[in-house]
This record gives sequence, structure tokens and C-alpha cells, in this order.
Amino acid sequence: MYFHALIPFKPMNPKTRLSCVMNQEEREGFAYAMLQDVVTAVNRTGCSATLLSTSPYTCETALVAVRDEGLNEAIDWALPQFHCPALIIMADLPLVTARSLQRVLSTDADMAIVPGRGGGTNVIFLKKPNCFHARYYGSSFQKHLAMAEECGFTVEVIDSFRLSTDIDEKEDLVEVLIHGKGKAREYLEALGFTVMHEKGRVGVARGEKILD
Ligand SMILES: Nc1nc2c(ncn2[C@@H]2O[C@H](COP(=O)(O)OP(=O)(O)OP(=O)(O)O)[C@@H](O)[C@H]2O)c(=O)[nH]1
Ligand SMILES: C[C@H](OP(=O)(O)O)C(=O)O
Repeated sequence: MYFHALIPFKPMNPKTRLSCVMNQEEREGFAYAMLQDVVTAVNRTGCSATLLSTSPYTCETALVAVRDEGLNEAIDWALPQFHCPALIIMADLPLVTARSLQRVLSTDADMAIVPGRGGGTNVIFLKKPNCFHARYYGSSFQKHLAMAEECGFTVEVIDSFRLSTDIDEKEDLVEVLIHGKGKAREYLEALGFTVMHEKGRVGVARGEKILD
């Protein structure tokens, strides 16, 4: 089945919740590395991707639409442009693989959704995107289920470690270092991040500094 993937992306001053462990330039590099992992996985499923980027950006493996507006507004602008099923996937999912995406794309339901931690939404697949409106921020997972009900969609909630792991806070970095296979892990390692084992705990260190 042909589908089109929409990837919202904020290239400038992204991932501010990681400011405690990375400066702005590093966060921008890390956001790009995670994006590359997402685009690679999407392309491996055989379909194309469009970045909904808040500022001009070059990405060799995806189309770029510059939309200087909020996440929900950018997605609601894009959904009606594609007359095919749509995958909405966040750019901060560096553990994603083509195989984990295939589980979403092979749903029998009208909509498949993957929750993120803390009430968010990491991935939505819509077979008929027409009447759907994005409702990101806050408890967006519940809001997206309500939106699906409004549209009369059947829904499958996908339980996937790789797709549920969005990288927002420093505690999340350990998942990239342990389970990542792509650019995001390489980038963290190049910055000196390592997995730290101390008194039965697993955490992250940067060089000699343990990041509590
Ligand atoms: N198009 C668009 N994408 C956005 C916007 N804000 C965030 N994103 C993207 O949406 C996804 C989820 O956003 P967040 O997890 O909040 O990322 P973030 O805003 O970089 O991180 P924080 O500053 O820590 O909140 C990521 O892929 C971001 O790049 C926006 O205003 N417009
Ligand atoms: C955009 C937001 O992402 P989070 O801040 O929960 O990672 C959400 O999933 O609604």
C-alpha cells in the first residue's frame, strides 16, 4: 500500500528539555541525527516522507515543506494535500525501524496509534486522513482517540517499545545508547555520552560526569 509520511520538525533550538546536558548547537545536531534515523526507517518501508519544518532545511532523503506555525496547524495543513493514507511520525523516535513501522502500516483498523510516554502521541497512521485534525500537546493520546471517535474510525493501539520511546529528557538518552542502531546513538557517543552502571542503577554519563 502506498502512503505518505509527515514528519514535523523544529530544527532551531529544539529539545530544550535536554538543555541541562547539551548546548544549543549539540541539541540541533542531535535533533537532526534522530530525524535521519526516522527518515531512514520510513524510506525503508518503501514510501516517501515530507518534513514539516518550521524553518528552511535541507534533507537529502525527504521533501521539505516550510511551515512556520505550530505542530497541529502544520499537520492540518498537510493532511488534505495527500490523497492517500498518511503516517504522522515525530522526529524524536531514534529507535524506530522499518519493521516496527510495518506493524503500524499493516493494521486492519482505520487508524493505528502509538502512545508516547507521559500522555503524548508518537505515531498515527490514517487510512482516510480527510476529517482528522491533529491535537498534539498535553494528553494528546486521549485527544487523538476522541478525534478518531468523532471521525467514526476503528482504532488499533500499537504496543511497541521502539515506537513508544520518544527522546525528551536526559533520562531517555540511555535508551538510545542501549537500543539505538543509527545516527542518534553515534552522535551521543561522539559527544562523550556513555551508559553508566552504579550501585545497581543504569544511567548516563558524559565523560567523567554522571548525569543525575
Ligand atoms: N512543524 C512543527 N514541528 C514541531 C514544532 N514543535 C515541535 N515540533 C516537532 O514535533 C515533534 C515533537 O516535539 P517535542 O517533543 O515537543 O520537541 P521539541 O519542541 O523540539 O522539544 P522541547 O523543546 O523539549 O519541548 C518533534 O519532531 C519536533 O521537531 C512546531 O512548532 N512546528
Ligand atoms: C507533541 C507532544 O510531544 P511530547 O511533548 O509528549 O513528547 C505530544 O506527543 O503531544
